[in-house]
Amino acid sequence: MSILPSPADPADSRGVPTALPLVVRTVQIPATIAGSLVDLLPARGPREVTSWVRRGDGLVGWGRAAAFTAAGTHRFADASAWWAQVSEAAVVRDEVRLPGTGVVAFGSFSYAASSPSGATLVVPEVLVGRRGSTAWLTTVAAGAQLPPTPALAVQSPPEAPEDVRFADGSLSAARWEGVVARAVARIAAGELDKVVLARDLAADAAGPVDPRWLLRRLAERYETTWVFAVDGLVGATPELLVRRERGLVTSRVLAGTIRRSGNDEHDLALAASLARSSKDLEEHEYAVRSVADALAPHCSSMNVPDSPFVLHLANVMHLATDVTGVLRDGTTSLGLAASLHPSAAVCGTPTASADSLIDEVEGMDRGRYAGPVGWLDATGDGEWGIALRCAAYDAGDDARLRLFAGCGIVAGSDPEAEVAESDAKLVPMRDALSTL
Ligand SMILES: C=C(O[C@@H]1C=C(C(=O)O)C=C[C@H]1O)C(=O)O
Repeated sequence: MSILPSPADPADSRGVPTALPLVVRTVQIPATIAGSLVDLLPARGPREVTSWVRRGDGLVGWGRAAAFTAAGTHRFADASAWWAQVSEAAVVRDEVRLPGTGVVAFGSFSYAASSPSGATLVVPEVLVGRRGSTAWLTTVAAGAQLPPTPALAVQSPPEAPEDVRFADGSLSAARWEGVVARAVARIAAGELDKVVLARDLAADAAGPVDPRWLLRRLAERYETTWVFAVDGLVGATPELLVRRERGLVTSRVLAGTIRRSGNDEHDLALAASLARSSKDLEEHEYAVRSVADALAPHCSSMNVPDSPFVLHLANVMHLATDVTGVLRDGTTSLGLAASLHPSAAVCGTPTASADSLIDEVEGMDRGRYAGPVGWLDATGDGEWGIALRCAAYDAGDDARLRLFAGCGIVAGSDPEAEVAESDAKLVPMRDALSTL
């Protein structure tokens, strides 16, 4: 566990900010400030840019007024404890008072407790938010006078990545297909019901990749997803692990996928076949149950629809269920995300057997892929997605990224079809990295 304070933020060795609390001011600004919030991001390195944007609403930020890193089994608890202290100590003037105003931290957590990627919470120096017709600007400084309010402007388009080459990641597609076949055999033998297996792809560009290029393209093409960037992890996830807003809890569960054909009429027929597919409905049911079971202890009442709807994205369609509940305790959105992780949408059923099979056969460290990514404010309200359809910048080289995709495997899964499905799930990031 360590803290990465801004230069003006001395911290003691346990990672607890000492003398200087964060000074925070939120003011209202015209909601027409930009077409898309990501257009406001200035040129910064991938770890200095933060985003959580959907259909034009959301939050973007830049700079690091304070940050915290943790690793291991206690990464969620350690990050929650740090945030409780930092947000309580902060001196805040908030003229807007909506979820996401005042002091806000963005976070990203590794899928596995054993991953060296660990977890980071970042409080940006500047944050711009929009919710319908209301927009706001938040500035943050560590213990000093607030800097002058920055001038906001739509930035000129970022440079496209140069000469991007893709290569196999930890396993080739052919070897990964073999891994899926082994998992299907283990399911057939009755060891477990479902496991989610993932693969990675390496992308190398001729120079540093501007994260704003990726964000702009993802926001343009995947408007029903949450387009995120936190600490060098960039993507467009369709899956909301949890939203906590004024006592109401929501989760969008996805599992069960079909590729789109590009022909609208044919896609409608495919959507109908997805909604009837017993293999996909079974896979989906495991995921919904894992979310409902994890939320139940925190909710006084819940609504879990009996059957899923079909969510249409530009590349694939998913079976989707929106689970809602009324929060009955004070658990923060981050606390809820911690109790939901890993859901059967990214791990499997039963969790322990699926987790150990992933460890045994997947052949890679997932890093922060498939872990919670999102934000929370001082009240504990916030939104956490599952980091899917994403790429992670290499720790020391902004021209290298790792792309990830995974698939739920059940008894009826066909390994070759799962490779094709994983390829379809790699499309958003592959396209975002291209210049076409
Ligand atoms: C694991 C991923 O996606 C998950 C798996 C799905 C499936 O197998 O049908 C669908 C949506 C996600 O819950 C991924 O995109 O990497």
